[in-house]
Amino acid sequence: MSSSVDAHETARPAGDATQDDPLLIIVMGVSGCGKSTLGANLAAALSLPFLDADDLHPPSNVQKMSDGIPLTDADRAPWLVRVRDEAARAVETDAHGVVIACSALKEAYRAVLRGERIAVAEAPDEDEAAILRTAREAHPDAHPAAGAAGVPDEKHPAEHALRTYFVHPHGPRDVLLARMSHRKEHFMKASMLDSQLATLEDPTTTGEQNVVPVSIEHSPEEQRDSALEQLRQLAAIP
Ligand SMILES: Nc1ncnc2c1ncn2[C@@H]1O[C@H](COP(=O)(O)OP(=O)(O)OP(=O)(O)O)[C@@H](O)[C@H]1O
Ligand SMILES: O=C(O)[C@H](O)[C@@H](O)[C@H](O)[C@H](O)CO
Repeated sequence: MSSSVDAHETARPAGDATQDDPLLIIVMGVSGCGKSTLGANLAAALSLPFLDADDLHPPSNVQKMSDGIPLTDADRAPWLVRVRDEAARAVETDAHGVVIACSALKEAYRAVLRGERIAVAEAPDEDEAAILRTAREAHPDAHPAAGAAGVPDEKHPAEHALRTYFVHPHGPRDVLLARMSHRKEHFMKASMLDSQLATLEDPTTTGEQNVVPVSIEHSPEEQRDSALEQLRQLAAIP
């Protein structure tokens, strides 16, 4: 998706954050791409706490996915707000930052996770407007400048500015399918992979900044080292 929202918003590389603000590294991507593995490895390498956004889904979302039903924007919107809130909470106890594994499949979802300010009126379609409205309703006081009907004209899921980066393990469908098929206990069955891939908006094609792609065909150690090197090049880490 290329939208009118990102034109001016992505000029600000990491939301409202400055170099002094805590770091938020989100390892994103479709089910089975290795988010949890890489996220935990990055957190260990950077001595940061690690959270898995799968643990923050409401039971109804997990039930849906277990039943083989893909989540909708409406299912994901409150969850995304919660993930951003938990990131803000985590940096209250560790001021350096936090690493989170979170699918973050669409550009609009990543905007919520970045805490970007996007006017609902600027959302390119009704689905995105609904996501932004949900985020705003969760934080009605974050931006008191009121828009129509008393709803603040900007959303900000959390008070904290976080330097937000997206690390994206990506690669061929057959590799993803093989990895998902090997996991017998996981609630997400391999049959869900195609809907995940259909929903994914690759952040390297949307004009988004602070995106770190890594190959799912590399070992966990190679992925970690590649991500750290790219984060260094982006001045995210020393
Ligand atoms: N670089 C890698 N090389 C080989 N196998 C890997 C690699 N990274 C992860 N795996 C394996 O692939 C499977 C999926 O990994 P992981 O659980 O980290 O993915 P995920 O994106 O967090 O999945 P989900 O979101 O569906 O829970 C696991 O069995 C894991 O051990
Ligand atoms: O946005 C989504 O559809 C979900 O977050 C999924 O991606 C799964 O929770 C996760 O990948 C576990 O398999």
